[in-house]
Amino acid sequence: MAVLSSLPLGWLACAIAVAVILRALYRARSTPLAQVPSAGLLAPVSRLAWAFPHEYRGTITLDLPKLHDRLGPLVRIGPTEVSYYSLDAYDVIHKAGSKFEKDPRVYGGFVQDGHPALFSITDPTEHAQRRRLMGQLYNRSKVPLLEELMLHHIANWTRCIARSPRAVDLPVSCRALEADIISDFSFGSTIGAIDAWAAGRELGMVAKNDELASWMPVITNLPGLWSRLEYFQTRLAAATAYQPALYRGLAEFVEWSQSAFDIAMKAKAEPSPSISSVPHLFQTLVRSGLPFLTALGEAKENMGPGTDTTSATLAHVLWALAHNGTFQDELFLDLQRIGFSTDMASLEGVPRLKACVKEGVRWAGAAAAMLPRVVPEGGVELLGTFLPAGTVLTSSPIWYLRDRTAFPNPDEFNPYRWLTPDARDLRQDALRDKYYIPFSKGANICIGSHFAYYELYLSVSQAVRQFRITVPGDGTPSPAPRVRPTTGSWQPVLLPQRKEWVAAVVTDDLRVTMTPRTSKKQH
Ligand code: HEM
Repeated sequence: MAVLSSLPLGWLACAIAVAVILRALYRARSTPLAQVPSAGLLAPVSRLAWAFPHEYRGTITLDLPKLHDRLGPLVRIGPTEVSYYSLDAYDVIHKAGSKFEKDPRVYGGFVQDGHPALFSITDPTEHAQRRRLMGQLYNRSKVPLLEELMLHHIANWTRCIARSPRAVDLPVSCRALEADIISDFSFGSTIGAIDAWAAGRELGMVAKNDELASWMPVITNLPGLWSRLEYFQTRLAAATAYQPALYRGLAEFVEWSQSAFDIAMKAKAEPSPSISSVPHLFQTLVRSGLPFLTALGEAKENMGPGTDTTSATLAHVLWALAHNGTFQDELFLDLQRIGFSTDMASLEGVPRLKACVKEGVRWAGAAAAMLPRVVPEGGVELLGTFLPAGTVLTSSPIWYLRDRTAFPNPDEFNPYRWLTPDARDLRQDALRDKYYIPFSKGANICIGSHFAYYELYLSVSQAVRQFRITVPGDGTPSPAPRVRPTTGSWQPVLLPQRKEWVAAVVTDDLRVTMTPRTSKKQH
């Protein structure tokens, strides 16, 4: 002790720092994971050194595929974390009944008010029970009942577009549409995002979603720092009435969901009521015996995965169509042939529409998250490497959607991947279908997939029915498509620039002109 106290403070700090580094280096090398190639020199030492900065910048899922190309199917990205790119490994980890549980460090960051919902529940038994309960609304046989609800909001959206003289900013307008559909479905009360967007503003609670997504790495990696920031901003708001936009957006959402909750609780007349006769998610879960606050958490948590994914996909599909007027007109005629039906089975039966939607889901790769799973007791032998219990394994489903063998020129939107050359039928392709896993697999496969497909069939078909969509200005699209047409008249369109957090966020300008078709053409 006497020796320690005689050392200058600076030396003591250095000695502690060296000891910490040596210990981290020793731990990094004395584990079976040492044989897995590292993403960077410091990746095995701390996840803050490699994974966190990439996550924070929204590039981790963009950078890792390049590293996998170079280093193989397993890449170490943290002291106990390994990224994998292998469909065989994905099948093992995500198969039904898998013992690889969700990583609570990451999924815990999504829990609303201490009430884990389907997405954030990590215990498999509790998850299976909740999933059964929710199936009554999301199953394929139930989703067609949402036709009235979805059409109501799509009609409001197309009406607002038709009235507006401005070019349509696709990501923003599509997000407004999806936010209204999902809020109505979740709470039985509409968030009012389309009306706000039509009035020239974006609701903070919707707009700030991307910003919150970019903060998720901080929330999950540095929860202490995040709660201090929250505490600081609460004090700041109390002292100065100033609230940063992000917190204002989040507070608006909490306030709105609380009022939707109150309305549901008291069963009073609603200010902007659901037009649907189908019970909404919150009500259904409460009627099925779920406590009010748990049901509220479920409805709130549904807003994220439900809104961002489908809205980004819709924006991408309309952007690709905007560069392909002839294809749009052909699709219009297909839809006219089925009397512009809004029935789910009829829409699924239109090959051009189905191809556009499936290609849009693939191309947009909207759910970019890495879906971390924990290696169970006893460890596991994966791709010839032993991985000890507790190792976190991550892989993003969107990587498989860009596999160059299954999807040649993966960055191009090309509906003919799914169509016969005459576009009269869908084309069979086993390899393509094997790699098409946008909704993941197994017990946690997206429960909203049928919901998303129906919403996309309806919104794309209604948009094409009512508008001719073009790129504004001199018609030069940005980014410029390749000159080489693929099949028929189709002009390939390149994937817009993006960042990838939990969801993909487009950074290019996707503005289009949506000109109402003449009534003569429609009938
Ligand atoms: C194109 C649209 C969509 C894509 C690409 C997508 C993708 C995904 C993926 C990959 C997962 C797995 C997450 C994991 O394992 O952690 C997932 C889960 C989930 N999604 Fe979606 N999703 C979409 C639309 C929707 C919609 C519209 C809803 C709600 C209406 C929704 C609600 C959920 C929920 C609640 C889960 C958690 C499921 C569970 O853990 O059992 N998603 N989604």
